[in-house]
Amino acid sequence: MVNFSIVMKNFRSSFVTCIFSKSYKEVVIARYEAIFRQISLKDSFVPRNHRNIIEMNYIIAPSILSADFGNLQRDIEMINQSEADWFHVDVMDGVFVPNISFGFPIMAAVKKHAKKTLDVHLMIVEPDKYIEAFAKAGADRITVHYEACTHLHRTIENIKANGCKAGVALNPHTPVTLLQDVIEDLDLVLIMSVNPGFGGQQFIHNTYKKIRDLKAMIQGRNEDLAIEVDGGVGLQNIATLVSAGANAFVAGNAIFAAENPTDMISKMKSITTSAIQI
Ligand SMILES: O=C(CO)[C@@H](O)[C@H](O)COP(=O)(O)O
Repeated sequence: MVNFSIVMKNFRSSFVTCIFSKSYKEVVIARYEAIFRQISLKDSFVPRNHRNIIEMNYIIAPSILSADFGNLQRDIEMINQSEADWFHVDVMDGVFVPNISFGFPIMAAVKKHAKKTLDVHLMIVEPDKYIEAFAKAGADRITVHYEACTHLHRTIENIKANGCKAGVALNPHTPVTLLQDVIEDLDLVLIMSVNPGFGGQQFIHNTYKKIRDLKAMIQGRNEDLAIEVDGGVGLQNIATLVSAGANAFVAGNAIFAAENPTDMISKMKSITTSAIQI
């Protein structure tokens, strides 16, 4: 049976998304794909495990790199009160990436006030040297870059031994196939959809293919893996990213440059929960 309230909800959501989106064509296509998928998912022939996907929780992780550091506590409280799920904390060393962000004093300030998961993204060389310190500073999840780790398996074990969930990030030029031999060991793969180093950059379209490749790779091997996308994520592409298979979304500029950041987080959350992936 077709559920018309779901169809209308999706139609309204598509319309709202279009208003706020520049590349609305991409969003409209994804939204209508989602509508038709949702109708068939409600049909009785759909296996139970597929229906469960509807209830999947998608993660919104505001990147505090884009916060106002002069009002950091205020921005942290905004995230605490919002529908966001994680704090995304970008640590840059000026060597692995051409920018320096912040280190332990800011981590400590975030930890002091944040009431949600701290998702720490290390854009640094030799991350092993600092994993224990970031875990002690309050990181719940630590993601290192594939390109920065000579002994990636050892680094993943190190993160877990320090009581954190382990993630690996891939730069835009790094194929997901390089994770074949560690994929079962990971809690998260972060697909960079911009070259790391700065907020507010243009989303790279090849990301969709990488997400689909990763989604195919984890079938039957590690289906609980979080597939996180980072860079240029916003209302204009989040539904398409869900359709491709992503389930965690980092957003800096889209949230902190919005007139109402709390409202922007709600919009992103509501698009993810109504755009279905299969
Ligand atoms: O890691 C990075 C940048 O290197 C990101 O987390 C950015 O902070 C995301 O910012 P927007 O592209 O969403 O503005």
